[in-house]
Amino acid sequence: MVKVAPSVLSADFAELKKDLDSIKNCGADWIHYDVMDGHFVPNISFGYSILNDISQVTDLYLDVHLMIENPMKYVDEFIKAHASSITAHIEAFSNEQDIRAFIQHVHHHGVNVGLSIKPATPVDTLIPYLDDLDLVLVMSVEPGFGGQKFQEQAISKIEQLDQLRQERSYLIEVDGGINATTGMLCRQAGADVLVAGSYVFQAENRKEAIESLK
Ligand SMILES: O=C(CO)[C@H](O)[C@H](O)COP(=O)(O)O
Ligand SMILES: [Fe+2]
Repeated sequence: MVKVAPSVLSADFAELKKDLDSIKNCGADWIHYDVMDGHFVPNISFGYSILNDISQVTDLYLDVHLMIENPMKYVDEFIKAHASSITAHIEAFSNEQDIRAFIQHVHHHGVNVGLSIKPATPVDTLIPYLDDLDLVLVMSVEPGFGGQKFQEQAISKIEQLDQLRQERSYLIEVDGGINATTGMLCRQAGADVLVAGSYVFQAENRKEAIESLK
């Protein structure tokens, strides 16, 4: 069954513990943690110290999505803050050697590792790394903000990644504009993890919203 990863970007930060308990009780599988630096994306969210605090009060899998320049500079802080997986954008690296170093470093610390692609980045850019990844994150909106409209070209990317993994074992995760309708399209295309921010946190009934994604 598909996993649902509510994005805490859409939570009420003044009531974070309450919101974390609520999504867990409503059936969330993972917590999706969006890190934005105001450079790689035109928005600032939160860093590793809040992740560490969250890790003290939840046992849910902590799925870190780094939307930052120079992921290597901060990756150790997210490892120390108990990330379960760390996903960086392939567009944030300038060469293949740095991407391989990032993957190896995260694995060396026993943490799962992913690469993400923006809407304009083709799946082919990921092919050299697919054997070494635990997770591939397909952005179905331009990274930076919650509450945007799902971009349909994500579906063919998910299908392509599903075909490419015949003998591999990475999970396919999709992020941005997910609701019951777009979530179903992604599931049918082969997605394993659906990130949903506004759809879950703004729902009148979060349990029903999460169930509708599964
Ligand atoms: O990475 C992200 C934005 O860059 C968020 O994870 C994503 O936008 C989730 O929000 P929503 O479900 O409201 O689109
Ligand atoms: Fe995200």
